[in-house]
Amino acid sequence: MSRQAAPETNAGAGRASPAGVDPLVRAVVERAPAKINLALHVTGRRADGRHSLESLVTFANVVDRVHVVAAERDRFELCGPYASALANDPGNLVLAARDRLREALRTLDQPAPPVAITLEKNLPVASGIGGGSADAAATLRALARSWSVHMSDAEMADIAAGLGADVPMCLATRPLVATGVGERIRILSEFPSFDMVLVTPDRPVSTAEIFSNLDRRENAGLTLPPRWSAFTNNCAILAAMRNDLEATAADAEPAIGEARSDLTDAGARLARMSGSGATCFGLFTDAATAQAAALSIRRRRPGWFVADCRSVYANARGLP
Ligand SMILES: C[C@](O)(CO)[C@H](O)COP(=O)(O)OP(=O)(O)OC[C@H]1O[C@@H](n2ccc(N)nc2=O)[C@H](O)[C@@H]1O
Ligand SMILES: Nc1ncnc2c1ncn2[C@@H]1O[C@H](COP(=O)(O)OP(=O)(O)OP(=O)(O)O)[C@@H](O)[C@H]1O
Repeated sequence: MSRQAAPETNAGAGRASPAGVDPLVRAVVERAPAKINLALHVTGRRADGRHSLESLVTFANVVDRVHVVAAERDRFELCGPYASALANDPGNLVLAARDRLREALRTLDQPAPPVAITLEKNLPVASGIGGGSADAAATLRALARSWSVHMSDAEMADIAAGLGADVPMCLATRPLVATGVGERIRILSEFPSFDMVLVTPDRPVSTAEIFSNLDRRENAGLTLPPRWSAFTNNCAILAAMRNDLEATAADAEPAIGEARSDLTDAGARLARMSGSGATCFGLFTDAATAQAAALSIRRRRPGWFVADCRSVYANARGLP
């Protein structure tokens, strides 16, 4: 399944292009950054069985990429280290996003011609860093550019919400607080960026199973500080928050506890699970320390996904 990752811009001279794709047409490329739940409080369970959450979320510069180029007919390809973990079928959130956007454009009488989409899958699947939701959001952004879509942010956010609770936050790709089942977002205009390491044991975790096995569903919500300050203070503030899914997930998958201990042993000032796991993140004082920690954990855990990275800044669109 895996092949050489597609380039950032176009196929260009000397590079084979897929059948039906004009090699002189530039590909649109959008990044799909990993979502990190710095804190995730479960505050209740709704009548429909889903859980209400309050989550402090940021994004990291570890990304999938969605490449879109005009084509004679719709095509979809997967490449990258985790491509083989996904089926090339209509269940892929990239195709769901394409189809929903196209449907919305049809009702607005706007064109949505055939496209060749390549998903470069660098993020582990079903691992608590929202790769599928990020891919769906990146597909919406890429197609909006490729098709020159005229749509308000609110209309686009509606389409995102229809694809999954985490897709609107991934469309924003900025530090935020998510409530509801994750679909209601409040962007944080002031929020620190962190040097981080992500560690994902090589075992996927079932989100549904973790939620259904929770012992406690009604927990206190987030208490956010009036302002964020220096790294040590910020870690202390975050340490008072929780991931209410972590104990249940670590019971089901002991490797989660090992990942978290690996991070703490390697010098993380704060380590915690993201989403429903199994990815754990660690916050480090600086990039060099994070890089050294990633190196030592990678040596110890062959087969696990280990990435040193930096989270996005609140005051900048896009990625650092
Ligand atoms: C927990 C988070 O990681 C927080 O960012 C995400 O909301 C999970 O999102 P996801 O992996 O896309 O999971 P979904 O496909 O939405 O949900 C899978 C299953 O988990 C349970 N689920 C999920 C989210 C939620 N707020 N309450 C739930 O009870 C439901 O049984 C649902 O059927
Ligand atoms: N493009 C995609 N990338 C990843 N998963 C996808 C994609 N399309 C569909 N899926 C399906 O979505 C499910 C969740 O995958 P994803 O990687 O988003 O989970 P996650 O990281 O645990 O998300 P979350 O943090 O929101 O719980 C998987 O079972 C996978 O089969």
